[in-house]
Parts: sequence; structure tokens; C-alpha cells
Amino acid sequence: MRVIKIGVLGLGTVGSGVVRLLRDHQAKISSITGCQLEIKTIVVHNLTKQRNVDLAGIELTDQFEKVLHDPEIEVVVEVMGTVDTAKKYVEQLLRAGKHIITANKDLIATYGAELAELARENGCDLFYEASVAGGIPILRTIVNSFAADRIVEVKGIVNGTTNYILTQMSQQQVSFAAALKAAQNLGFAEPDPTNDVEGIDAAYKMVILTQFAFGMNISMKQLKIGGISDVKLADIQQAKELGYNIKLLGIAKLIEDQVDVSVGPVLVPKDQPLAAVQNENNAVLVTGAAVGETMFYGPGAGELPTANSVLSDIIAVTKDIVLKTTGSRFNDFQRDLKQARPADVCYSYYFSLKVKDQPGQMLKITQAMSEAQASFHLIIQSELDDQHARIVMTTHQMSEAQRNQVVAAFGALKDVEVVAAYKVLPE
Ligand SMILES: NC(=O)C1=CN([C@@H]2O[C@H](COP(=O)(O)OP(=O)(O)OC[C@H]3O[C@@H](n4cnc5c(N)ncnc54)[C@H](OP(=O)(O)O)[C@@H]3O)[C@@H](O)[C@H]2O)C=CC1
Ligand SMILES: N[C@@H](CC=O)C(=O)O
Repeated sequence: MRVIKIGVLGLGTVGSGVVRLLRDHQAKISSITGCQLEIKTIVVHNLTKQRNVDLAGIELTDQFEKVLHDPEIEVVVEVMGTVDTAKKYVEQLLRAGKHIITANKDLIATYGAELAELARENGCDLFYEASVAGGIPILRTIVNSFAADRIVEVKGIVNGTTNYILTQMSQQQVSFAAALKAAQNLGFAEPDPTNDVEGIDAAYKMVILTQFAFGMNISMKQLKIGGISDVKLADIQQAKELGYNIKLLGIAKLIEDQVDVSVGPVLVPKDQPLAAVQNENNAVLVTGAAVGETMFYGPGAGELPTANSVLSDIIAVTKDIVLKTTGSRFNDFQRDLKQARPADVCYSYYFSLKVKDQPGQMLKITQAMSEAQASFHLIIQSELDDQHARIVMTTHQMSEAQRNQVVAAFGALKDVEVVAAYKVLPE
């Protein structure tokens, strides 16, 4: 039986899962691929760290060159994270003719197009199924199963850490800080959880999903990104009373032939399937012009679910090696980026305002709305403390341009603080 030797960069949450799963499912993988897959070398940062996985027969090193210069190693799995170091390593490995599998969305969202071209030039595969939605096989599904359809929208919960935090805050009234700590201990969070809580990790994934669904390369700077660090327990409760769960959603949709991509907290109606997605689970809704709405659900982070996606890439590379078909792109769909104008992007909104309790405040707020030709669906005023009231509104549909005008007008009012301005998904 042909033996394929693998190098791995990183032995943290995902790397350990890859080692474990490859050992446990060796027989099945061999029967599918006709090859024996063996991890030969793993590169880590700290050689003295205690490892919780069986490393018999595997060399552990802190020397990247041991993988780069080993002619026996044909496939390298990059699960160490970082952007600059990972890019440098992946480029060197591709130039050395090694096939790459990575779970690193930061790297792919930033340099994916460049690396895909380098891989093609060197006849190498570059796969990254685990980079979006952890254990959900969404990228290969879009490439294969939606190839003939025209995707009009991809939206979903693509960050496990923030969904875990929002679930814990909503159901157990756990504080933001305590829920984040638990997500870190469970291995869902990025080494720097700022990327999770500020929506950056979800935005990286939406860059990749936009490329797969619409063939357009959008950059992080061109995305509208919001996170959950400012989401207040009071708004989670208020939204619940109105029949919604607050979720951090990525939304990429076509408006005419132009794309709009955003990440931020959104009020999701309780009977919408995304509202029921809890803890570290992710869900991606793909709407095709032909097929209609489809939903893909599963664990979006964690050791074994993510490792399973990495293993599916390893198997895909192995089949390509055997068939001598390596070097084609993960996704061939390419067209020019066209972005929708704010005047053409319409949603309903939820506004939450902290207002100094004095006569005439409600009038000023409703005037600001009507100056933007925006109208509200319902408005609720409640007491916050001795001096402040909370005014919560849900609105009818308005354009993003109107929404920006309303938020600016509220912000300019004396003694009014805009606490939340979130999209509301339709029922
Ligand atoms: N955790 C998850 O659920 C998911 C993670 N991902 C992605 O997978 C990747 C890995 O994540 P995760 O396993 O959680 O990360 P961890 O922080 O748990 O592990 C990172 C590993 O990489 C090693 N490492 C870091 N920098 C270097 C370096 N310069 N040279 C050599 N080794 C290095 C570390 O070594 P040492 O052990 O010695 O410190 C560690 O073993 C990231 O890109 C992440 O975004 C994707 C989907 C889900
Ligand atoms: N930190 C990420 C890990 C997977 O991509 C998340 O929480 O989703």
C-alpha cells in the first residue's frame, strides 16, 4: 500500500484532534484512499509543553525546516494560526511542492487568492474546509452541490465562541466575561479572543464564503463588521420579550448583481431556524435561485469537529495525488467584485437608546426618524434609573443610508446615547 507522509504545523486544539482522528480512523481512511496516511513530523513552538495525545512514531520538533526539507513529506497541515509566519511557511512549502491543508481563516481571508495562485503554479493542492464553520462541510458543498445554481444569499452563525457567549448570557444570565472564559477553556476561542468577540473571525469566514458563493474577492476593509462586546443583557432580554434571539450573524447577499457583506448582532425571530442554534454550534443558510433555502448545521469549533474537516481535506489531497490531479483550485468561480450601495441595502432595525429623563425627548427621537423618512413599527419606553429612561424601537424596512442618518441624528441629540442599532431578520 502506498504510504503518504504528512507534516503538521501546530499541536494545539486542532492539531491534537488531527493526530487523534487519523490514528482512530486509520483503517477506514486506508480503505477509502488505498493509501496509508502517516504523520511523520509535528512542528510546535514549545517543546517542553505537556501533550495530551499519543505521539508514538511521530517526531516533535520546533524546527520548521525539518518539514520543509524532508522529501518524504508530501502533505503539510497548517494548524498553528498567525498570518505572517503561516504565510511565510505556506509559501515556502508550496514552492517545495508540498500540498497544504489549513484551518487558518485569517491567512486565507487575507492572502487566499495569492496562495491559490502559488499552489497552482507549483502543481499543489491548497484546501481549507476547516477554516469556515469548523465541523460543517460548507465550502466543498458550495463548490460541488451549488455549482449549477445561482446563490443569492449566504448567511449564518459562523463563530462558535460568540454564539456560545450569547447563548450563556441569554439562557443562564452568565456575565459576558465568565462566558468568554468558559469558551476559552473549551478551546473554541482564538488565541486572541478579540478576533472572536469583535466579529473579526466571523468576517474572515464571510470573506471566504463570499468568494465561494459569489466568486468575488472582498477584503476585510470592504466589510461592515460589528461584534458582541457591547451587547447588553438588557437588550438580550428585551429582544426575547419581543420574540427574538440576538445572534452574531454574517450576511452576504446579492442585490441585483452586487454583493453586500456584513457581520454584526442581529435580532432573529424565534421561529427562524438560526434562532435555535445554541452554544458553539454554527449554521449556514445558503439560498440558491433554483434550490431555495438550505441550512447546514453543526459544531463550528472544537477539537474533533474541526479535525474532521481537516481530515476530509487530507483525503481529498490523497485522492488527487493518487489520480495525479493535484494543482487545481479549491474554488474556480471568479468574477469582479461589485458592492451594493448603502441606499440599496434594506433591513428593519432595532434601536435601543439611553435617554435622560426629561420632557420632549420622545418628540426629538421621532422627529429624527421622520427626517430620515424612516418609520417605526413599535416603540417602548421604560425606566432605567432615577435620571434615565430606555427607549427601544423596532422599525419598518429602511435603507442602510437611512439607518446611518438616523443613528447620526440620535447621536447628535443632547442626552441621548445609542446603545444598540441592530438589524432585524424578517419573520
Ligand atoms: N480551535 C478551534 O475550534 C478552531 C480553530 N481553527 C483554526 O485552527 C488554527 C489552530 O487553532 P487552535 O488549534 O485552536 O490553536 P492553538 O492555540 O490551540 O494551537 C496552536 C498550535 O500552534 C503552535 N504554534 C503557534 N505558533 C507557532 C510557530 N510560530 N511555530 C510553530 N508552532 C507554532 C503552538 O505550539 P505550542 O503548543 O508549542 O504552543 C500550538 O501547538 C487557527 O488558525 C484557528 O483559527 C479553525 C477552526 C476551529
Ligand atoms: N474561534 C473560532 C474557532 C473556529 O473557527 C470560533 O469560535 O468559531
